[in-house]
Amino acid sequence: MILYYSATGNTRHVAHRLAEAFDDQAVSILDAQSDGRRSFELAAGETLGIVTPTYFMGLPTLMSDFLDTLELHTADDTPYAYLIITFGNFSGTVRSSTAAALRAKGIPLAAAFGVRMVDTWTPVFDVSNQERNERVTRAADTAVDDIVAAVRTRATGSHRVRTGPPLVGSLMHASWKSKRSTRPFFVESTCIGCGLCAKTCPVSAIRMEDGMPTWVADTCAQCLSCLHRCPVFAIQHGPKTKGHGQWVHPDEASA
Ligand SMILES: Cc1cc2nc3c(=O)[nH]c(=O)nc-3n(C[C@H](O)[C@H](O)[C@H](O)COP(=O)(O)O)c2cc1C
Repeated sequence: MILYYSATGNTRHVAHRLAEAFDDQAVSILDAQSDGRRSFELAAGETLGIVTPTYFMGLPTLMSDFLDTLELHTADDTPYAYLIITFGNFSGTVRSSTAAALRAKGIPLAAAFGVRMVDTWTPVFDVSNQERNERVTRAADTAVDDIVAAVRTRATGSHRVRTGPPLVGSLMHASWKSKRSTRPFFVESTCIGCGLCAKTCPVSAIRMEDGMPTWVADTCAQCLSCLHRCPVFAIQHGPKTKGHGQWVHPDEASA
């Protein structure tokens, strides 16, 4: 079983590549959440894959909350459990936090793999260079081929996880909790009122009022799904995102 969280398709793409390679099922934790599903069973010999993006040098809150309340019933005493982290630069504390969450359920994390992908944190990073995006995405696919081969042989240890300086990761992630404000979001007059942003917000922080998105929560998951998926790029977050472009993994952009 593969459990994944993805806002803009990078991590979904990786989870589905693994599922295809092993004839496994990839379960979106957002779908599981909306179905009220918290309990999962692993049959004898079945592996557990956790596939997640990095948010501010740590686990996205949606994934850490999910792992905290996850109930796992396993036929084997110690199933093979692996983690795949997608990130733009450094994954910080994602491996250590996931290992701790699984350990609390009696499951040791056997292996962790990193995949560098297009960085969707566009208040800082620029995704407007399509050539670069394609290069990064091709390299990510090669990295996923290597991960498939490693999982097949039940590899252990950390591979291309790029944690960065440990203290920086811990401090950045701790400070992020107080920075999840929805205040920097705004809508441009080009908005067509389609409501896709409200429909796809994983924490229902957006409501359509008079045909325009309005942020109705003080904080959100900061996934930027609203910004990247807007068909007319009318949603912005602070002063820089307009110039930095939008990114949705080509698997979903062409769907
Ligand atoms: C709120 C937010 C914070 C992020 N923080 C980091 C980070 O600390 N380090 C990093 O390397 N990438 C970071 N990223 C980039 C994502 O981890 C990366 O683009 C990931 O592949 C996105 O996955 P998705 O398309 O499945 O949602 C961040 C992205 C977002 C939206």
